[in-house]
Amino acid sequence: MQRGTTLEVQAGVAVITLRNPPVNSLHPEVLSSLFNHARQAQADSNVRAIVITGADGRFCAGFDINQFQQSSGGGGIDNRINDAFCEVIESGPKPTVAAVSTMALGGGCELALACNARVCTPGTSFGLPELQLGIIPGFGGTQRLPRAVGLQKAVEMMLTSKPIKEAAAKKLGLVDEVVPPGQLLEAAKNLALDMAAGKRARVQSLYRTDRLEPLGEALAVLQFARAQAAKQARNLKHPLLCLDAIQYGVEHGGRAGLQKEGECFAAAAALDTHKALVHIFFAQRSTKKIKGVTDGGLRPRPIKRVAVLGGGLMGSGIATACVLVGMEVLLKEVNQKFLEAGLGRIQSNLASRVKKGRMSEQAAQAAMARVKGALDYSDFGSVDMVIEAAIEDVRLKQDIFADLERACRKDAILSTNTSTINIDLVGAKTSCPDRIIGAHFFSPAHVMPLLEIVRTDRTSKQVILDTLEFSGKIKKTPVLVGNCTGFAVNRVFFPYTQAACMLVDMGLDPYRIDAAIAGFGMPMGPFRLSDLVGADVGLHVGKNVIESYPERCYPARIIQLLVDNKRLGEKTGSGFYKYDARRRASPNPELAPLVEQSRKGSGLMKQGVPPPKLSTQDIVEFIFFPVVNEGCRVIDECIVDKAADLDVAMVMGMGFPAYRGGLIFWADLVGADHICKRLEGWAQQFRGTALEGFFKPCAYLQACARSGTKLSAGKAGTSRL
Ligand SMILES: C[C@H](O)CC(=O)SCCNC(=O)CCNC(=O)[C@H](O)C(C)(C)COP(=O)(O)OP(=O)(O)OC[C@H]1O[C@@H](n2cnc3c(N)ncnc32)[C@H](O)[C@@H]1OP(=O)(O)O
Repeated sequence: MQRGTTLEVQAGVAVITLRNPPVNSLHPEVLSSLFNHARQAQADSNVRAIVITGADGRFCAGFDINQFQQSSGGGGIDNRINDAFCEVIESGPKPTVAAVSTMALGGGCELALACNARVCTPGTSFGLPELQLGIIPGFGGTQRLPRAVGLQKAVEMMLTSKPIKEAAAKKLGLVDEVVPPGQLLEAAKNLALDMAAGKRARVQSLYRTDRLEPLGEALAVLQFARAQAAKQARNLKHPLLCLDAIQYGVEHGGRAGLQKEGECFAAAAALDTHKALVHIFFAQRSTKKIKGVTDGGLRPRPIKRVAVLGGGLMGSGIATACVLVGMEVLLKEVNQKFLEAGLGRIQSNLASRVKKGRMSEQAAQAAMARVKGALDYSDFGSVDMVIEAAIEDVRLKQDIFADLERACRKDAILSTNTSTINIDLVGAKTSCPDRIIGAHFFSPAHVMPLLEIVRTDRTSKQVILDTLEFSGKIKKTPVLVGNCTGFAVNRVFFPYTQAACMLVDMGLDPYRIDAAIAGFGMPMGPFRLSDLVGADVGLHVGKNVIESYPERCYPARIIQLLVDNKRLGEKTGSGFYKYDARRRASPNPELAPLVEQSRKGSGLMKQGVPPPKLSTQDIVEFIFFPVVNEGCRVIDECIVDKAADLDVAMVMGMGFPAYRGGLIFWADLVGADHICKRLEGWAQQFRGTALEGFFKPCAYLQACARSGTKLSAGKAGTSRL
């Protein structure tokens, strides 16, 4: 079907329908067709009023985001579009009404705001999420939304990018009427005709002033918002550009504000942040598309009943994620006491959601009723999928999987949540390697949005497809990865803590290192993270990595010393930091002697030689370039299907800043050549020692640096599937 709009005149009302599946996004052709039809309707003497709606039950999800990838400078958006909105939608001779169902987001919401009134159906979302894409609203949203709902709420909606539902929109005056879906068009037409007949006021949002706070109050709101934005997103310029556009309009009027919005939009669109966030938008949606699996005509089988083995922190979190979306869960434990503890954890996960207002008490009870406890395998014949989350002991897991093969149906998926053990080993005592797969959740499993799906060379495509589908059902973003120690996320991130520990051994202050990395945009620095995870857990994971990749590891003595001294981090109240009763961290005076001991053991600080003078940028590069190097190995070995999958995994699994586009996107902005040269420099500095291998650039990175190829290009045609 050709994208565009259609125009139909019915009893004096011109109905213009946006048509561009799946979300009626505003491709330039759709906009041009919209304005042509609006002009035609405005000029038609048979037309008294205009209704704008969207095809297939969806109004519009905004400007076509693909355009941002195809052209530079903000997808070709310029002031002519805003002029057209004013002339033919908002202030033409005939009134316009938006008939909105499901969603009016970004440019879609701005189009609705330009209309003289809005009617919607129950469940519809309204929002201006442009900041999530590193731009600002560009079709008048910075001017019309504050005038429609007041500055305070409008600023909140734009800065958080969070849509609101129709009930809130109605309360705020953003929507005039909420009607059942079958009555949407009729209600919109009647409202439009009433306006044309002068029975209802015709509102032009751009020129309203009644909802705007008085100037002094408005400026105070904006000043507060600026301070908040600078604090919460200190590396980001576009939220401030958005506030600039809003403020200009408040001070100089809506029409002048539109001009300023155009300038601020262009400035935001020129930043790398915008490119990075658009990349993440599409990368996140493409992790579900795996060549050879999702395009081969296979159909995913429904997964309704899941067995979770182990009711510990991970198992209970996984069970919670499943019952939250309506699945039935069989939770198996080894004895009654552990089973009750596991069920209690699920209960408290649900209670915490109720407390936060994220679900009703009734819904929590219904979710809990979907969990059934088990102490043996007698009910396992009824489950579609098993997720094993027992302790990390390979023999135990092998026995469990042998039992599972006997107890489950011949088509059940047998998955393990191991984060360290080779999946082939887990299934070694079974004869069904095609049904065995890794489902690696991140803690807390019911909250963290990523699921690493680990295929072995023998996992069947059907099982991969089913697990991808399962991931979507439980609202996780899947990343399909190959079987290796650490899989993608933990493997790529092992040099992160190790490099940070090396810097401490070289004489740098750990708190300065944490500040540098948090300043880069990570949710916290490596030492604060180590305290959160627990030094004992870190040491255990680290040992696996050191065994698998001994030629490129730096054994972090300081972590071993913390474990030896029972300073495990947050859970013991003391680690790199000390913690008060409210778990607030502050520098730990007990750390200094351990640091001293670690430095002595490492031999990286020479007597009387001061520590190297490293800038904040040097610290960031010293820590992240080895991470990029490992990421390149993961791409080279086809552990991920595509480089963009690694970006998504890093953002969602490790909190790598999305506005930097993920690890490899960021590395490409920095340049493979620069990264390679710096790594070579450090490898040279540590030549002849065990550290040389830690920095040595891998073959893939070297080849990209030499040829000028982007690291994200991957290895074409080498998919393992
Ligand atoms: C000038 C203006 O101010 C600038 C703008 O308007 S910028 C755009 C602002 N709009 C947005 O940010 C909305 C982005 N979209 C979304 O949040 C979600 O896609 C949604 C809530 C609309 C639907 O979510 P959901 O049902 O989970 O489906 P989802 O998989 O995300 O999207 C379905 C498809 O629509 C595509 N899509 C969604 N919004 C799109 C858009 N604005 N442009 C182009 N494609 C879009 C997705 O890429 C996806 O394509 P695929 O099937 O080929 O992967």
